[in-house]
Amino acid sequence: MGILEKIQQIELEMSRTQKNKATEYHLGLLKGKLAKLKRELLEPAAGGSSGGGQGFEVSKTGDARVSLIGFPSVGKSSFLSKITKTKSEVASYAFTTLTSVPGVLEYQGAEIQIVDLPGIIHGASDGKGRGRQVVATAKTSDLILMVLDATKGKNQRAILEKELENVGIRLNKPKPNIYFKVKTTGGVKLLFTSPPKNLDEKLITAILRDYRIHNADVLIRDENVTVDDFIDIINDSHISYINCLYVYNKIDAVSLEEVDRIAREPQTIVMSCEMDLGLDDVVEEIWYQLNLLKLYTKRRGVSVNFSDPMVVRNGSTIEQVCDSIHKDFKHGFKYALVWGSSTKHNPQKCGLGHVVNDEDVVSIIAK
Ligand SMILES: Nc1nc2c(ncn2[C@@H]2O[C@H](COP(=O)(O)OP(=O)(O)OP(=O)(O)O)[C@@H](O)[C@H]2O)c(=O)[nH]1
Ligand SMILES: [K+]
Ligand SMILES: [Mg+2]
Repeated sequence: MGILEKIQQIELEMSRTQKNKATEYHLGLLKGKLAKLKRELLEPAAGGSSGGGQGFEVSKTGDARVSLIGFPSVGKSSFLSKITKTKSEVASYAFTTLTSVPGVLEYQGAEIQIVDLPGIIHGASDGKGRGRQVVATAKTSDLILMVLDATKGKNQRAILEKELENVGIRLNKPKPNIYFKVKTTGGVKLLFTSPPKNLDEKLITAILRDYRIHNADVLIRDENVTVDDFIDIINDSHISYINCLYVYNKIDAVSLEEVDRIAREPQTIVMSCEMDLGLDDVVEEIWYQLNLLKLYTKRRGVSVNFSDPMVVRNGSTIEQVCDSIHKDFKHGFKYALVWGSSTKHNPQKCGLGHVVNDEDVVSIIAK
């Protein structure tokens, strides 16, 4: 009998068993068996590279992607089902969600893709469960929402951080301010604006030698960079710097004092999916953390379309606005007319380098 059949059999038996004091123990055992089987199912198949998961990866859609990362049964699927139209199965047993389930959150005119994922456990990054696929998905996101259970111990957060760290995700940390370029001649050249406190030429050269790099320019622009930062820069293509928002669910099940304590932690927000508490705040914070802004576009001779804003990253220039309309759009660009808080007068004639602000109106004039 295959694992899926065994799972089905146990689920059937559970649904046929009446819930009462007398069956509590039996149901408990079944739940345990079920969780074990589901974990086996998540385990990568021996020799196989896909981990037995079909269609795990979901294509990126919308303006940004947010991944839900957490231990089993913390309420990830409950959250997705609350804030999007997508229903992801919710149940009290671990590993209810076996694959990635995308939903769309519409907010401020933006379409934000929220990806519900299987729970991960200690060892996920080593290939435990479907952990590796889960963390790989997290790595492609613009924001990680770490969903934590307010009723569980403090170490859940550290364990998850470690798992993400293991696959090259750096949370709430800007890319180290180091310029690094491999060369073909000239040896290793270390330059800095002021001497780095934790690094010196000897160490840098030794590390680079291990990577068989004998010629490179290293420019350190921040005296506080660490060895880890430097190694991250050498391995740049494998490292992702992603913001993480820590969300504690199930606050209905802990004392007010405890809620108050948790809510004071940095980058942290509290909610209860069951009691519908704090969900609006979480959504607002997601928007804030994604650092997106809305623009309204205007075509010549046509009034502004306020019902369909365009969403771009904060700090975007007119050039990036053109690029997000179409990759060749800027080639026909003559100038832009911009109305809003980014300009001195309205409208202002702007070039490709102009940085837009939230709620600006932009009209692109073609050659
Ligand atoms: N008390 C309480 N229970 C909750 C809350 N949110 C979800 N739950 C319960 O927690 C259990 C797990 O919820 P799920 O949404 O399935 O959790 P999950 O993180 O998606 O779980 P997996 O997919 O198995 O990893 C269910 O029994 C939910 O009813 C909450 O705010 N408070
Ligand atoms: K669950
Ligand atoms: Mg789930």
